[in-house]
Amino acid sequence: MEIFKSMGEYDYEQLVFMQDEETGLKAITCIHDTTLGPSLGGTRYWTYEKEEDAIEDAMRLARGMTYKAAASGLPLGGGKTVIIKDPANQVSQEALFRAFGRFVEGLNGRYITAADVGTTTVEMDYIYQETNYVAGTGLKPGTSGNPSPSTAHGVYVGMKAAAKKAFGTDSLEGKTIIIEGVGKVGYLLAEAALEEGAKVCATDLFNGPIERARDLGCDIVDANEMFEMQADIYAPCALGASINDDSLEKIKKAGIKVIAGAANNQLAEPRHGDKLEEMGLVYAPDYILNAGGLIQVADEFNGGYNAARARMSVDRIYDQIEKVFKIAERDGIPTYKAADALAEERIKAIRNTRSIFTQNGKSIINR
Ligand SMILES: NC(=O)C1=CN([C@@H]2O[C@H](COP(=O)(O)OP(=O)(O)OC[C@H]3O[C@@H](n4cnc5c(N)ncnc54)[C@H](O)[C@@H]3O)[C@@H](O)[C@H]2O)C=CC1
Ligand SMILES: O=C(O)CCC(=O)C(=O)O
Repeated sequence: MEIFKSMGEYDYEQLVFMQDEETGLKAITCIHDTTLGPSLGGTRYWTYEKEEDAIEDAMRLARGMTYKAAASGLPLGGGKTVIIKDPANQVSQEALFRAFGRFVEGLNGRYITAADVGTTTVEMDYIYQETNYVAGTGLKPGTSGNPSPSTAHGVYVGMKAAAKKAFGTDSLEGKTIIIEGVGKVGYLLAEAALEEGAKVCATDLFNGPIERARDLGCDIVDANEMFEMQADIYAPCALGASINDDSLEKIKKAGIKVIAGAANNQLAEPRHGDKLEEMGLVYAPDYILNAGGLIQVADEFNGGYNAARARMSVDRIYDQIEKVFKIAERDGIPTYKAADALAEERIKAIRNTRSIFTQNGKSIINR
């Protein structure tokens, strides 16, 4: 991998490698763009086949966070961390995540961390022992706690907006929804959809989440067979790149009309977004739809978390999705490009104001 070439491709600011022999920590923080404010993005704790895969994941996720914060109107830039999980490492989670917290502190506010796949408020509390640059903890004064309920709620309301475009009504009643990944977000999304009278078919790699989903009332499907049934909506809520050359054909055969899920970076490559448009599917762009958690944790920096205020912002994801659809229609472009245009326009406007000198700049972290 040619690191600087990769960073240059989408103008990444900083890639930080952190290693600690004692705890076995191997972490990569990527800061994509801080035009709008300090970068914020969760920490993913996951196993990777190759180090390059982890670097690529951190970079793709960080760029997604820039666009998510920008399109959501937040004063934040985009960053993300990947901690490479070694199942053989016997060190305590506390030691591992506190070691990481010390590195986050060393970034001095250029990056604020939060939870992602494989991390929860428990790990955020370990990190909080070493740095204040963490959100969505259990302990920090003014914290908002677990962001997943806000993420799931945002995905749910955005899915309804997408359903309205595809089916003429935003009701999910009677619709069949495939939820891929019933972890922290997918489970809560399933709960909301079931409550509205949808039929939910859930899939996951692990027994624990599968059993919880079954108890909730979901039908369970094998991950390899999920597109062998007929369904109306596909909600990717696991890892990224699930919309790819292989899955597109199957999605078509399954009769799916709407794709609306929580996973970051759902499109394996941008051309898959073009293909969805050609196929006539309604695609709710991932980072517009799954911004609820970010909106929640960002609210902590407004003098402490206010749940009602945050919920009002998360509810606006319905309108945001409709806005993206309108831009796409107006400009004759796929929805993923319309979302990008929304985000890029704001970054460009604010980047211009950054040429004005101030001695000690103000930001969300020193309000
Ligand atoms: N938790 C949050 O607030 C936010 C999460 N996201 C994104 O949403 C997605 C889900 O996040 P969480 O629910 O927090 O993670 P999680 O780790 O709690 O759940 C993910 C679930 O997906 C399953 N999974 C992984 N690969 C799979 C596959 N190939 N097929 C089926 N299941 C698979 C895992 O076993 C796990 O149960 C991730 O892409 C994450 O980056 C995005 C915004 C915020
Ligand atoms: O929801 C979170 O934990 C923070 C934001 C984030 O990392 C994400 O939206 O992917």
